[in-house]
Amino acid sequence: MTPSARLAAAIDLLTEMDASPRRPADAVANSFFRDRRFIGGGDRRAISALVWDTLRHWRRTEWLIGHVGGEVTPRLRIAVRQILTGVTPGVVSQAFVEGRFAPGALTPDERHALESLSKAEPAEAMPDAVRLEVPDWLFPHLRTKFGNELEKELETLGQEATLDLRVNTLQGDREAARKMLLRDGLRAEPTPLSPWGLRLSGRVPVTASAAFRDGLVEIQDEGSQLVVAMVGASPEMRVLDYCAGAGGKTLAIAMTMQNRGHIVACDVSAPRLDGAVRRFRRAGAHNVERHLLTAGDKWAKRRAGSFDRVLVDAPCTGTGTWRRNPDARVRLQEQDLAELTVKQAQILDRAAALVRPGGRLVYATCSVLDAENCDQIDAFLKRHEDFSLATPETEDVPEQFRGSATLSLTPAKNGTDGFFAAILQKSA
Ligand SMILES: C[S@@+](CC[C@H](N)C(=O)[O-])C[C@H]1O[C@@H](n2cnc3c(N)ncnc32)[C@H](O)[C@@H]1O
Repeated sequence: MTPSARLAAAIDLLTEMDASPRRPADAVANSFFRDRRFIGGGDRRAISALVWDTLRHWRRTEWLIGHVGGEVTPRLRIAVRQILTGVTPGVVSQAFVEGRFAPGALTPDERHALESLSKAEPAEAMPDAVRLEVPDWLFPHLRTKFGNELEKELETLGQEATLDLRVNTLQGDREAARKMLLRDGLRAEPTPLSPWGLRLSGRVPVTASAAFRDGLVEIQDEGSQLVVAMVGASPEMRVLDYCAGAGGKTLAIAMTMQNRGHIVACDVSAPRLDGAVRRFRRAGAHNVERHLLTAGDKWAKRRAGSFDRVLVDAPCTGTGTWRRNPDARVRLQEQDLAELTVKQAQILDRAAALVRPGGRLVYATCSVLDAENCDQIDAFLKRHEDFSLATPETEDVPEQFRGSATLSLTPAKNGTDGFFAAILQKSA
């Protein structure tokens, strides 16, 4: 594709995203490229890079366009991003040409907006929430959470994430996985915190590698791996992954259990649980049973007090994953947080009933917000006097985290996604 054709496709994709504002950007992009199979891998990556760069600068671009009196459109968002990375208006307009696979020429208004932005520093100061790309309502929560680290944390949350893999020790060790990836031209280094992690440099097609196909590696952020370490599941246990989704953490739990004992992977979403089957098979995990939670289900009553470990990887705002999902910042509304905190408390209460006396409940989110993390745990402990905080029991948890019952990771501090986990022990 020519640069103009890539630009036109990026504008089309952004337009589709604009038309489905509640749908995650990667889901829109997947359907977009599925409908246009003629677009090859290199072009797809270039188009996605243009779009994701625009998503990462969403509020700033919008504010700047408004500042020079322009109309905010996908075309102008993309053009403005180019100006802000130092491309001159003349060069930008050369890519905006007429033609079947081209975006069409810039209008006089668009040209004017680009000229104004290329010349002047905005006189009026950009509000902090806009500059740091967070919704206005959320900004005070984040300021309270991060204090003096606010700028650093939000800037890091705005950058591209690393690509982390978890080595599936059911199939081989970390060195074997590293060598196998290298045979496919993928250079990976051990992650600093997780005992099973490998970190790849840059965006690389890891799913096409033999190590991935054979189930020796899984894509999983290092923070997510550490949550599994906090669960501390061992071979003889009965373990429940209460919000298992497509089984990312279930697979890692099966690995720490050396494929022995028994794991039940639950979720309220049948498509997500179905999606886990192929992954269990590829990883060679044989000790997992799936259970779809439905209203009025008697299953929970029958299994009350029977699990050694229960993981609640709760539905949450996902604020810790903004490096991967920059569009989520724009979609997140105050009402979502209010609804999620109610749901998290309900799920915790239901899951608590399934823990055996002396067993452990591990609560986790990929959020950085206190309302979903420590506040949720404080409230739980007030409702459940038979539970108390407990420290990790396994050496899979890195030494610096072993003395605490809670784990709180952020991209700036730890180089992982933002994650929270708390270990709650039921009295014997
Ligand atoms: C953060 S995701 C889980 C991700 C998964 N554990 C992983 O590592 O890939 C949260 C999951 O909670 C599920 N969920 C939502 N409401 C639930 C409920 N009331 N009970 C159990 N699971 C629920 C969602 O369907 C979603 O799959």
